[in-house]
Amino acid sequence: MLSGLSKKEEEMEMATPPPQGSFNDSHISHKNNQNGIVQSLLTDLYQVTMAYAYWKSEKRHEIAVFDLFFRKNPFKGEFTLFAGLEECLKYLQNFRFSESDINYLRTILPPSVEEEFYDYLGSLDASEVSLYAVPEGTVVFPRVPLITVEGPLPVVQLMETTLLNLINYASLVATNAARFRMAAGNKQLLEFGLRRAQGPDGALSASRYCYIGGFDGTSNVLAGKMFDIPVRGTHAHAFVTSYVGLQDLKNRLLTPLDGDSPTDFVSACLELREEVCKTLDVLHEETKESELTAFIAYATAFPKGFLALVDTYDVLRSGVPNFCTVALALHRLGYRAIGIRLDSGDLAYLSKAVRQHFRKIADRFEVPSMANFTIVASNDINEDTLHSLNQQGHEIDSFGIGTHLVTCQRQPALGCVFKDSESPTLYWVFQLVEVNKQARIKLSQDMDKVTLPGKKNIYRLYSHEGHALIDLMQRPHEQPPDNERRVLCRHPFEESKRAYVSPGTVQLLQKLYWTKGEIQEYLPSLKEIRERAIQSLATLREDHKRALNPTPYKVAVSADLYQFLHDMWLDNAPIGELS
Ligand SMILES: Nc1ncnc2c1ncn2[C@@H]1O[C@H](COP(=O)(O)OP(=O)(O)OP(=O)(O)O)[C@@H](O)[C@H]1O
Ligand SMILES: O=P(O)(O)OC[C@H]1O[C@H](OP(=O)(O)OP(=O)(O)O)[C@H](O)[C@@H]1O
Ligand SMILES: O=C(O)c1cccnc1
Ligand SMILES: [Mg+2]
Repeated sequence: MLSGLSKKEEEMEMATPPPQGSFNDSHISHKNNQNGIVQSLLTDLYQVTMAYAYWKSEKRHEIAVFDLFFRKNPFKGEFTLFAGLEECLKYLQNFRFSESDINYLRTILPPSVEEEFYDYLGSLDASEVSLYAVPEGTVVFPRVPLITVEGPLPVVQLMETTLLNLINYASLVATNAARFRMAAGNKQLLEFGLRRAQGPDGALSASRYCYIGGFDGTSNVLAGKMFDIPVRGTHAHAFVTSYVGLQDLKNRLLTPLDGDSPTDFVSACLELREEVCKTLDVLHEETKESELTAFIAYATAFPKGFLALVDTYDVLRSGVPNFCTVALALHRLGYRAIGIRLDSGDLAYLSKAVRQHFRKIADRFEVPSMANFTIVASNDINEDTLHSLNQQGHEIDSFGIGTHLVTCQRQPALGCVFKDSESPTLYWVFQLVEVNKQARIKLSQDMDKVTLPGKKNIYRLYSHEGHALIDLMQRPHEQPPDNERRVLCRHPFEESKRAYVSPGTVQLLQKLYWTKGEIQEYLPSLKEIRERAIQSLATLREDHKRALNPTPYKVAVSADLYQFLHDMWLDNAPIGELS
């Protein structure tokens, strides 16, 4: 009866088969631990209709190359953290249309769709697909292909939406978290977003990718269990307001840390209260006894982890004196309280005033460590608040951040695109690869939206000091850059913008992660990805990372790719006629 259902109801629940097409159906119990809603039908209808049209026009053996990239860094910044790759690989592992998926598609596609197409869909998997990617947790920049997928045109097309979905929010929220991390310096950052996130899946993704971006823990218990993220928490206002007075305390006893016989903890607190209030220049009548009661209740439940939310009534005249009273009583039993949380008011001013109170208590009661109690702050904190608090000066040790972090309120979506950069047929590949190496280009009035045609090798060139200088894209046949010679790097579209770069070191950015139906690379743990993100961000110069008007990082093409791109552009752009 743990579920709260009666025995009969439980039996009925167990006996009821999942509705047809529910995401619980057989093949979707993913073996690789992937979120069950990530599956082949998690796509836009037009991918399926295009797949049919490709199939009808016998393009199913054409080998297409798609690049996944974004055009502009989010949050008015000049960098992005790449995240979500592991989920893309799991998606490829699971890519398959089940019988019930196909039955459902039959109900939504027109009757004219030929039966053989459904047989074809049923035969698909990702075994003919290869996926190249930048490692998860790498700092990345606009226009650089983060993922390149090569495979049969209809199959890769069917993957577009899902891959974008898996990368988009993951990279956005990881970048947001990294920005909060930079603004917070070395203070502890806790993600408190579960209640504010876009649904349960958004919340879990937020916890996971904020950890990659540099948060230290989450309040989300399921995220802790699923992703091995440290879980942390305090208590809520409801806990404080639920107590009316000392009579609520049914258990007044607390066993000292050394295991001695239990003592009357409530009396110990009441004995200390007067002196605490005097030290802090507060009348004990000003402190709320109901709040003291709540703190005692929490401290007796968690004598080694006592942290109190102090802003329910009055931070300085009630919350902090009550906290200090209980902390001192704990101290006498050998325990060390943790600290307090502020959740309203002027967080800079209050944190400083609270620290003063702590110092007075530490002096008066001769417990120096009490000056260093942890001060946690929360309440609608965003990146700008953190910068402003730094400017004002504050005494906060730890920030709990929800809404602005997980909803990415400052910019709720990252405009990733997934463009066909080369789509020779397999047949055509034989011809073109061996003859012309033809590629595809998408033109646009907006120069920035012109795609970079063909397969590309992407290199990051570092200075001799180890700073990332520029990302350089080359055509596959070109000699890779090395530290023996300077290399010409060109802006892809602006002719006059070019520079010679003599790199200290060169890194090939993309690796082959998936081919022949198998993952090809070791997949790091979340902690290792987080570590990579820290290291990758550290290679970026400060001026690229500053909050206000950061310097854009350069993304360039080789002279060869520049020429190729512009020749193709001219070949493909229609010549207008003036009359
Ligand atoms: N010193 C500060 N500098 C800049 N922003 C701050 C500072 N202190 C708090 N803030 C921010 O100012 C906002 C204050 O929120 P609000 O005006 O709702 O006040 P509140 O203290 O939450 O009020 P209430 O008691 O009604 O909940 C929050 O977004 C908070 O993060
Ligand atoms: O402000 P956020 O960055 O979203 O952080 C999470 C918020 O959620 C909690 O309380 P909630 O706001 O639900 O209630 P309360 O503030 O009224 O206690 C917490 O106290 C924070 O205020
Ligand atoms: O543990 C906390 O203090 C917490 C958790 C979630 C939301 N707000 C606060
Ligand atoms: Mg709040």
